[in-house]
Amino acid sequence: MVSENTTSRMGSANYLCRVMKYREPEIGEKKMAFVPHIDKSFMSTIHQNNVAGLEIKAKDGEWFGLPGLTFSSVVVMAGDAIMAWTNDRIKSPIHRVTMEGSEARYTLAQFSVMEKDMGEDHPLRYKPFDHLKFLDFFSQEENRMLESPIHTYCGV
Ligand SMILES: O=C(O)CCC(=O)C(=O)O
Ligand SMILES: [Fe+2]
Repeated sequence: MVSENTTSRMGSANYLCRVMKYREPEIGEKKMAFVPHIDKSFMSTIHQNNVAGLEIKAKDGEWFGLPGLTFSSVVVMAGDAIMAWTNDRIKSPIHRVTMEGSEARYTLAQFSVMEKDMGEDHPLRYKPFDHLKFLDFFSQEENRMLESPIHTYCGV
């Protein structure tokens, strides 16, 4: 169910779009095309050609791929802001891109960013924060390697 609070905030979302080409690996190479990371968005949607590569780290530490994705598939992934906003009920997963095979991978990723702060009245694990300011924080060199930037930035 979408609450009134959620609907009223939808109008304050902004979107950043990124188009990526991952070149095909050399013969026999298994290539780390995008290092493990967590998205700093509210949510990310990823649309790809039919070349697999996106992998998610499960709770037990194992990596799993997403088989069977085609041009018409869209992956919807939680980012750090929705994790804070839902008080950890929705987790933002660690993910990466690894490639094998002989074809280039193309992706079109859209990241949503909330403009207003996300304070709520009940006990929170994150202090109210401004998503754009969190992105500024993460863009600073000294914060890029933090294990969990969202916790450092506004964790209680
Ligand atoms: O290209 C992909 O499949 C994933 C891209 C990604 O994780 C990102 O841009 O944050
Ligand atoms: Fe990502």
